[in-house]
Amino acid sequence: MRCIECGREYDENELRYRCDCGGLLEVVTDLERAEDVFDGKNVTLWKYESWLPVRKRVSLNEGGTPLYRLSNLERELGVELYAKNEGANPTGSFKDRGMTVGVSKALELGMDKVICASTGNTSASLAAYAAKAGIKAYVLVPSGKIALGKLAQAIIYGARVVPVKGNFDDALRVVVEASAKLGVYMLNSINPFRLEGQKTIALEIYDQLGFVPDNVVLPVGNAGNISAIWKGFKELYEKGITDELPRMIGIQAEGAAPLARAWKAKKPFEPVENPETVATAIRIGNPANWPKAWRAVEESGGLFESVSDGEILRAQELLASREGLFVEPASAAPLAGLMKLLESGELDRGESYVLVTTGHGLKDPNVVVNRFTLPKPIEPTLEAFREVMK
Ligand SMILES: Cc1ncc(COP(=O)(O)O)c(C=O)c1O
Ligand SMILES: N[C@@H](CCOP(=O)(O)O)C(=O)O
Repeated sequence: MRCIECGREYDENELRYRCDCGGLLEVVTDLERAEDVFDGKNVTLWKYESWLPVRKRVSLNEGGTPLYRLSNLERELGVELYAKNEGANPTGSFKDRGMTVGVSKALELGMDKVICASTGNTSASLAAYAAKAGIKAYVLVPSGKIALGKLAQAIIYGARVVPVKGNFDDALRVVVEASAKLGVYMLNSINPFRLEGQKTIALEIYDQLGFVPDNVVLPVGNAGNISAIWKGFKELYEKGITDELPRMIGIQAEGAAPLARAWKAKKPFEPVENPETVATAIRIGNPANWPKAWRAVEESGGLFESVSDGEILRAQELLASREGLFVEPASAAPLAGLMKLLESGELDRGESYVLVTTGHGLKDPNVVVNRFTLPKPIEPTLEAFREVMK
């Protein structure tokens, strides 16, 4: 592991999440060992085992998610458009990529208890992989602010669900302290091994497309995923497999947009005190990985943008009604952001875009059913239905 701030290196089996200087750590990949397996066939996360830093394998068959061409929206927007549908993972979000590697690492380190703070998906995923590994999971969630489907997942997979009076950022503070003092292995995205699993999104996009897209657009919450995907593309480049890199475009919700705010105002990063958005997955005011995310965007020549809750919900409806793709609100933020940036001219219509749709729509059914009212029931007759069809 290497510190992204001071460059100090640590052994991969040392139990630590940050450098002594306080900087975030990243795993240094042995690119000598990494194999060129990019033939577009049999895509699954563990196809890229030689790019990953673990030997054990706790797996639920994650990865290999579909890369859809969004042909209907493409016509409307005038761009080449794809969605990498991470909702197709075993627990319905990209977190499974991180957890298959992270929980495998926990076993390699001999840990029998794992912990995370979560807005929902991380807890669902950790709970499932801990169940598979036969170890105990503790998940701390902001009380009353987690989508129903995600809560149900964490409960049924057998995690100890601990509601916290406060938001995600408050819960994460407790988790960081607990991991330092109580002998539990932390599997939030500050853990660099978790991000190694998530970098496979980049490897799969390249494997499935056969080229590097001009832009990758994704939602940003705790800011781990954008950093991980960028690391994946950089490794492909450094290994000499690709000679292109994409621009990384990070989209936040207006009420929880510390990165987009600082980026646009060209000011230093400052946390948002009371984050609020309908996209509960990214209701995060103090993203732990912000320095990594900032670098990813800066190095790639990308940008951060924010979108309103209204824009997110409209984009969610568009993905479902035009493309048959039902995603949770956070996962619709990239389409909302892309539309906004094409409209303002900050992004070009002549380029290719991959939206990372990070979580399945069924995780948060209330957001949909609360927005739409069903018509009154009809009599069970053909006549009554004929009236409906008029
Ligand atoms: C569905 C979904 N999308 C996006 C994000 C944001 O990812 P990250 O925290 O890695 O920025 C999360 C969680 O944070 C999520 O659960
Ligand atoms: N949306 C996340 C927030 C936690 O992010 P992480 O990547 O640090 O685990 C969640 O699903 O809890």
